[in-house]
Amino acid sequence: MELESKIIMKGARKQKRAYHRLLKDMNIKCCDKPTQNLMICNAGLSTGLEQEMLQNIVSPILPNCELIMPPGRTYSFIKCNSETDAIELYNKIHGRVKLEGQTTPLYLTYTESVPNLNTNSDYVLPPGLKIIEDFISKEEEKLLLGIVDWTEKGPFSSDLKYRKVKHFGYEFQYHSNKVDPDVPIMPIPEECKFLQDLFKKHGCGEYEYDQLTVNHYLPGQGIPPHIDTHSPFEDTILSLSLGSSCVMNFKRGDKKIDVVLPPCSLLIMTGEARYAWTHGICSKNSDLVRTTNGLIKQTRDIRTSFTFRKVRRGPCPCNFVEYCDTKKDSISALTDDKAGAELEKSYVHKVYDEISDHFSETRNKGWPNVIKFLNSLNNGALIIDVGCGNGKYLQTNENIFKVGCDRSFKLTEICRQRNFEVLLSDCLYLPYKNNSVDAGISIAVIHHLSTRERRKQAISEMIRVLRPRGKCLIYVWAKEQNRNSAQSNYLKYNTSKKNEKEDDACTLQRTEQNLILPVHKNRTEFTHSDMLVPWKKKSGNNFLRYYHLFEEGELTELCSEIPLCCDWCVEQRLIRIDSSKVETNINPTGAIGKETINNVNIQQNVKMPPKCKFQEGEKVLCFHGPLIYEAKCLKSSITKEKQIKYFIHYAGWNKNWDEWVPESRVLKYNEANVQRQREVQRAHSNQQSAQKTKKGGTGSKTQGRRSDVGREKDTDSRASTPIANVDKSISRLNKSTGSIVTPSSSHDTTTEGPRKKRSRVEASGESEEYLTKVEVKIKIPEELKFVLIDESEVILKHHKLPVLPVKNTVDKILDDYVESKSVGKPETTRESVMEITKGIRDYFNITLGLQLLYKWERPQFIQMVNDNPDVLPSQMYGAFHLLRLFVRLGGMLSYTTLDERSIQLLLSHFHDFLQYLQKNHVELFNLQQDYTDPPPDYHRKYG
Ligand SMILES: O=C(O)CCC(=O)C(=O)O
Ligand SMILES: [Fe+2]
Repeated sequence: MELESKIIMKGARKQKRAYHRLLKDMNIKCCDKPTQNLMICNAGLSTGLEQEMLQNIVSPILPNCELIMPPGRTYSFIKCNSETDAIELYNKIHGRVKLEGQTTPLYLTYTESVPNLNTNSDYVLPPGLKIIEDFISKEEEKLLLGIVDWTEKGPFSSDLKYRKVKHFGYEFQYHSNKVDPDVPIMPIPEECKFLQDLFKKHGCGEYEYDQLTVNHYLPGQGIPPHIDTHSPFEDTILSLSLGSSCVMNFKRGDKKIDVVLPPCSLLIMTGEARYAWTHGICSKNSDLVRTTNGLIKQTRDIRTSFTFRKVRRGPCPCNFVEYCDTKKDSISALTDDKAGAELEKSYVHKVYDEISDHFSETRNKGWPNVIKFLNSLNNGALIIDVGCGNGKYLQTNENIFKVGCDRSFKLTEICRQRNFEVLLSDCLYLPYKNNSVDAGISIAVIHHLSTRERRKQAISEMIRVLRPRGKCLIYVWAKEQNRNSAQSNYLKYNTSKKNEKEDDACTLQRTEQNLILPVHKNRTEFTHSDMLVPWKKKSGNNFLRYYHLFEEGELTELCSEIPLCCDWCVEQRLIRIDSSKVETNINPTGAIGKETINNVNIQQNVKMPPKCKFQEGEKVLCFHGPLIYEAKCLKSSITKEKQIKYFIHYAGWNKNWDEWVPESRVLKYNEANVQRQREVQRAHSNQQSAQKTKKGGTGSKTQGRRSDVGREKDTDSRASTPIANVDKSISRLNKSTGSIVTPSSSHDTTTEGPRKKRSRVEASGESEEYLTKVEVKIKIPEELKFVLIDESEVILKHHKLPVLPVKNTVDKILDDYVESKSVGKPETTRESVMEITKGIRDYFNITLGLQLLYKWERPQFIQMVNDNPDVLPSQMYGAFHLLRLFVRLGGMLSYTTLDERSIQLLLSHFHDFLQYLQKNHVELFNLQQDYTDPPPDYHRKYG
């Protein structure tokens, strides 16, 4: 009795809720009195109930009921043959039967009717999907089935894991999911000609289909869920089913629809169904199919499908940006500086000139953190505001000198009217001398630069003009507007009604540069990293501004790639990024700042969410051994440890050479990198010929072995001996050439290859000095080069880590050196040696985390910094790491403004110190003592 009343109470609540839902969804009324129709209020396809499960519950009570399970719904229906049957089911199931693993029982209610889920009804099919049953006759089916002989493997046919395929017209390439539109293959067979006429008759697209893929499925085989890539094929895709029928599963988001494909039927996918729904066939032996006699289990037989597509020869015009490869490609292809500059000209510079008055009216109040920063500067400090807009920050803190610059002439005019000191200038080329300002701010500016290189250059420019110990503050817009489950004000101030249904697809705009970019809807989440953001003028005119929305950690990563402390005595120029200061700031007009740059958190680099820089099918350049080769990225994958790797095919090489490589070995295929490829090749050839001369052309063994790595334009199938793995190749090469191994010269780091010298023409009078400066070379003693080579092997090959703190720390080595130099010498000698060692120590402490570590060592370093925040690297690391500094130091000194004499003086000290290391190398460089195996989970986490 107690159970009875519980069922009644709970059931009544469920029934009431179901009543409203059903009426709203399907215009079906629930009934208090028994009918022959039952609704299961709390179980349906979208709650995980499967037809087979329901069948197993209902059949033992009444074998002949029809089950109706509307796709994507949380409820389902049972149609009984009579009211009496329905009452029986109701009494046995309602509130009593539980599904496996569920705590709540099923609740039922009687309904006036059940939904009509006829497969051809618009309700059940995804929008844009149509099925024409009996599209061809049985004779025609037979004729088509005879076209492909699956017993032999003809051209352009392959055995895939779960089916066989054959292509006509154009080959569908499964590694890229595209076709090459310039390479036609054998045409669609003549026997299919009648189909083209039939397609026309049925209005299946206006085009003559020119690509055919025939899929051959054995029972139990299928095709994984996919959307046919947008870029290679036009809108309408047709699939003719022959042989066995099967169920094809369609899915978009949480909407799932199963569609029966009977033999001889034609499936037509257009619009949303083609562009936004995945389709696939489960690999199973049977399907549950609803017929007029209820649900039946249909065993699968061999099924063959003819999929007809039309190769696209232009951009995809669809509105389903999130599924469209052409939209994604569009901006990611923008690595070219010139194209980037053009885009900014139209969608940043021009726009700000147009909207300057209205923009200025809305920009009055500064962001509190920027004001705090400005107020924290010393009296008399000189500060630049890069991208100063209407100069709202130029009025803060009258005790400092402020100079603004902006790329918009109109905005600089506004500043001038307000009596601010401004220059019309591009943030990529600041019109200020090196080391000339005490502080800089750049608020909401750098996100208007459209390529990574340009964004990086803008930051480099800020650093260049900053004096030693100068500070700067940079804010950019963040893509992510929800942090720690809290919405930013930017989203909160959305005035549109909460329940208003957002359009699924966002609008796209083709820019004047022929790029397709998504247009952002103000006060909503940013859906893409590169977007056009509307500005509506009071007059009603709409303008679009280009924005790059920064992902979490992106700004930090960018900064970490900039040689921030290039000058010997300017160590404090290092920008620090403090994670605790990462914040989303919003000013009253809705602009968003993301990361405050004023303090290093190298951890952020490590924690960056992985994002593939390279697309599948993309032409790239890739390091193999010491050289860079043209290659193609076939696949990408993210390891458990969140490392991205790519499966690379080297152009012109046999595919046996295809290999997985880490992202650090892959470069964008662009002019700059092709140039770099040539430079690397040239340097390598020079090195080799120098080596040859040195060795007197004796044709040493190593030389012979090396020749295979040096073949840049190798077009053979690379049958000769390769260098089997990169680590080996580095050490082998370097051993034989005597060049030095450090993290930066190996493939292990993200800063691949030689760093390019600054080529910008200085705006100040220093340009000539820069241009005439020669490269500073620090000579590493021969013995010590081998020390580094051996060390690299221990780390890269044997995956050892330094034992921290090492026995002879950098501090100790430097102190001992001072002592050794001072015995019996006047105090002044001691002082000058101490000054040098202090410089080395400081420089070591700053550069270690940024430039001197192998990737493998970085997590250990971060851990060390976290565990011992007050401990300096020079108190932990030893001679090996110190030696790595000297390998990098020469290159860094080349960028200083120190005069020739000072450099010579420094060099003489360095060389003396290196001689000291060499003399004591047996004691100082002890691999066995200073390296050990990492803790077991280190491999799992970072390997
Ligand atoms: O077998 C089918 O009907 C569909 C085949 C398909 O989706 C494809 O090849 O892309
Ligand atoms: Fe498909």
